Amino acid sequence: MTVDVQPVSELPDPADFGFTVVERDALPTELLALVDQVRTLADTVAHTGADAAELAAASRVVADLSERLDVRRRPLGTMFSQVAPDGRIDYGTVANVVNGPLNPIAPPLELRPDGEGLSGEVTLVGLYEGPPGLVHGGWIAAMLDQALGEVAATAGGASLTANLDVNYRKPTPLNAPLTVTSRVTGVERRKVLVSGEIRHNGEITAEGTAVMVKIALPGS
Ligand SMILES: CCCCCCCC/C=C\CCCCCCCC(=O)SCCNC(=O)CCNC(=O)[C@H](O)C(C)(C)COP(=O)(O)OP(=O)(O)OC[C@H]1O[C@@H](n2cnc3c(N)ncnc32)[C@H](O)[C@@H]1OP(=O)(O)O
Repeated sequence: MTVDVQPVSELPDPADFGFTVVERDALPTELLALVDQVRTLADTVAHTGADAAELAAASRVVADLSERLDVRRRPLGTMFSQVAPDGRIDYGTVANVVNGPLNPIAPPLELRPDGEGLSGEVTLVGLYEGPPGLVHGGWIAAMLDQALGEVAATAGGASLTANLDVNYRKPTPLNAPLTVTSRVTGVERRKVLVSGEIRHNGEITAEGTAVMVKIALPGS
């Protein structure tokens, strides 16, 4: 069931609550390209069969790079803002582990309004392996948590997951396109009730429901 929830007209600007906020369009293209390269590197390292000398040389190069790049760190909680398709300003954290544009570990799962709620496509490479050839159940839960949390934000502003209930219906394959959907099913006082699914080839592999609880922001 989907309820007709009026989206909040504007989310509060995290900058008003002391967070660092950068415009998504202002993120350097060189940094976004580096994030992509590191994501590819992580998958390559997890599966490489290179010989010992090659591995030792690569390890030195990577250690050197980590040292060179460890300057002017952005504070934890740095957020990005972007204009959503409906004209509202959306926020997210740049290092969110599921969709953060600057997190090389993020698959990334990008969700957009689909009329009912949110939906997005994602393919998980072998970095997210649990059982052989299959997506780790914790990552399935993480993707659902993200999709449910983001859609709750459209109804209630800032909220945290109080309860997440996941049913794993079929194995979720790696290296295969997945569709993630979520919607708001109810709002009761501070609780935003949400549900969502992950599908492969149109079939549900996992589904979840959650209770998201709206939180008071510091100073609000
Ligand atoms: C700065 C500005 C930013 C603005 C913009 C934001 C944009 C956002 C954009 C994008 C979204 C990002 C998406 C992220 C997605 C990932 C989400 C996560 O991973 S969240 C991390 C994991 N979750 C936690 O760490 C919570 C830890 N728990 C708590 O902090 C508390 O327990 C909390 C806040 C959830 C509730 O505590 P209480 O003290 O405030 O509230 P009480 O009074 O206990 O409950 C309020 C209502 O909720 C129900 N409730 C509480 N816990 C429940 C539970 N476990 N199950 C069911 N209902 C529960 C209660 O029964 C009550 O309901 P009744 O109104 O009385 O009907």
